[in-house]
Amino acid sequence: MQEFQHRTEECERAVSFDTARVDGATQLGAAVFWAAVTSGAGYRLLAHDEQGQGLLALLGLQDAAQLGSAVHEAVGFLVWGTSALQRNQVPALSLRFVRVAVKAAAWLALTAMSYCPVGRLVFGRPLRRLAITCAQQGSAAHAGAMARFARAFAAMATSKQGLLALLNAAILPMLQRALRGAGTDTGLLRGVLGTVVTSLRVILTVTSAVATYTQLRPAHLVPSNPWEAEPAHMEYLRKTALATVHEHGDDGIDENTPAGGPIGVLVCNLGTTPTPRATDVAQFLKEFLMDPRVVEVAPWVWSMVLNGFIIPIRKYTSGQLYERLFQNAGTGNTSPLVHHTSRFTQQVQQHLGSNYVVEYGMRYGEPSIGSALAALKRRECERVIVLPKYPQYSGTTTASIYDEVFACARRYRFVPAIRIVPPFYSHPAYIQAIVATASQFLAQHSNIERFVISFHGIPERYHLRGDPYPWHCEATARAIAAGMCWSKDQWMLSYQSVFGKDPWLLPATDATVEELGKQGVKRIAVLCPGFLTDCLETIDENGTENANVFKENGGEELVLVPCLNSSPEWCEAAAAIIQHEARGWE
Ligand SMILES: C=CC1=C(C)c2cc3[nH]c(cc4nc(cc5[nH]c(cc1n2)c(C)c5CCC(=O)O)C(CCC(=O)O)=C4C)c(C)c3C=C
Ligand SMILES: [Fe+2]
Repeated sequence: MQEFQHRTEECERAVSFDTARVDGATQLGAAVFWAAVTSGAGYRLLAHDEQGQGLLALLGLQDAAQLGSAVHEAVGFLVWGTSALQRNQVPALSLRFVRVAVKAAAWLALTAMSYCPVGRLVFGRPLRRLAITCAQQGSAAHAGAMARFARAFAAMATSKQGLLALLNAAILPMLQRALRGAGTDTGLLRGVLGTVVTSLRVILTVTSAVATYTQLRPAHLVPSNPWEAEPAHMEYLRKTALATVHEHGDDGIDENTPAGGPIGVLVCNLGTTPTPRATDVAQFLKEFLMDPRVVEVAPWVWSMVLNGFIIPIRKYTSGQLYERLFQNAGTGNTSPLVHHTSRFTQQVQQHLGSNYVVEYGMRYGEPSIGSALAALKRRECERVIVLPKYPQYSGTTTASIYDEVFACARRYRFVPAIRIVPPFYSHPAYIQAIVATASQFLAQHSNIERFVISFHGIPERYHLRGDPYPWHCEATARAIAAGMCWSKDQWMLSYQSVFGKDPWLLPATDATVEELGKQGVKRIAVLCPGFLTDCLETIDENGTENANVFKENGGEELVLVPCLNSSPEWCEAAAAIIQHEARGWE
């Protein structure tokens, strides 16, 4: 009997150790983490700027949905803190008062804001209404802060995590207390149950953190607040809306689409690093490679691999390549990608005339797609045509542009009508522009024996899961070869820029030029019709690296055909493609 009593006491000690340490430590860790990322100034610093690029975005978290967890964890931390203080003999009465008050408020809030529809009614809607009122009446900064706060609350009120938080914060601790208070004759059972309950609390805390971390990805971040006021355009909007009534009498019926400012054209390109500095390269690569459209690996695993291994090395290796590119591209020590995109935009604007406003935005880096859309909104464009600068569709590029455009559109109450130029991989205007510019260029280079048409690659499994990219590339390559009158054995298609360990589309460009060199071919030309603007992957990878591979294997010269860039042929063709898309709007 004594032996049993002894074992029971030991068991109790173990359980209370578990409960105090494990529970306390998880609560503290989680509370510090959540409180840091969601509270006040820390929130603004870490959460997101206009482009959703703060630390939260990098970690893959969304602002509002985490507030529920934050409150729960912060309350848990307070409760844990007060009990820790209590152990250090701080006057018991005041502590008890603090604990009871904090708990009562927290339980009330959590209960009301969890699944319970009454909670949603009581808290969600009035708060949303309050935010709208504030947004209408208060200053812009005040309105923004209030709206963000209310949005967070509204999200919390409808969050599934509320229920789990309630279970973790209220019911399980109650069970723990009840178990601790039970009689000694049930010691063993109590020990087992206590351990189960404690483990459940630890699991709930950890899984809630992991779930919020993995479910929400940076691309799905809601940028800025959706209640932002746009009063500057009100008078203009009223006039244009009523114009049809003035023109057609009181019924206001107009069979044509009413005019809505100039037509906006949003030219979207991939983006690049602003300078070859390692910090800038790292930031660009992080934003690019954390896009779930580009790398399809669970973000929490991928962010560890990317930040732990890839970026620390690649920011220097790619930095050196960018250094060489910026110096050699002949674009005034800046990125050729930005230089040519900007010139292309100006030229297309000139072709389209004053009924259009043309702006460009980068999917990653600056100027962003969000800033370009904002510029079109400021010019009162109620209709916008999006031109992704990718002739061949790929989920990794084209769809990522779609994601970003619509994510940015969420900022506005009055979202313009949006049309998207479909993939134009075999559009006659695009093919003819390539054939014309390539013919002019190749006329200066005689005795070319083979033509390599090189596209950026993608992992093979993306294609096997439905990405049509290689079919589009093949169609483009065939159309160009036909336009250039190349015979079947004169040209070949290949894919470049392999990244990572997965198998990518084949044949690879570097292996192709190596093989051509070994076969005794002396002069080849490389065309990159998938890249509309010259960049690292064309000028450096083909013009320098693959040229060296070719020469090292017996070749004499690799001639790199420049991309369409801002050539007159291409700007005219692009303007025609855009105008075709604007049918019925002009
Ligand atoms: C998984 C990785 C990548 C996929 C998928 C991918 C697809 C893809 N990319 C382009 C166009 C460009 N990519 C550029 C650079 C670049 N691409 C990747 C990785 C993937 N691309 C990396 C890591 C880089 C950075 C450069 C480096 O460190 O090697 C660029 C050039 C940008 C520049 O700064 O000059 C372009 C353009 C397409 C069209 C595409 C899928 C069809
Ligand atoms: Fe790429």
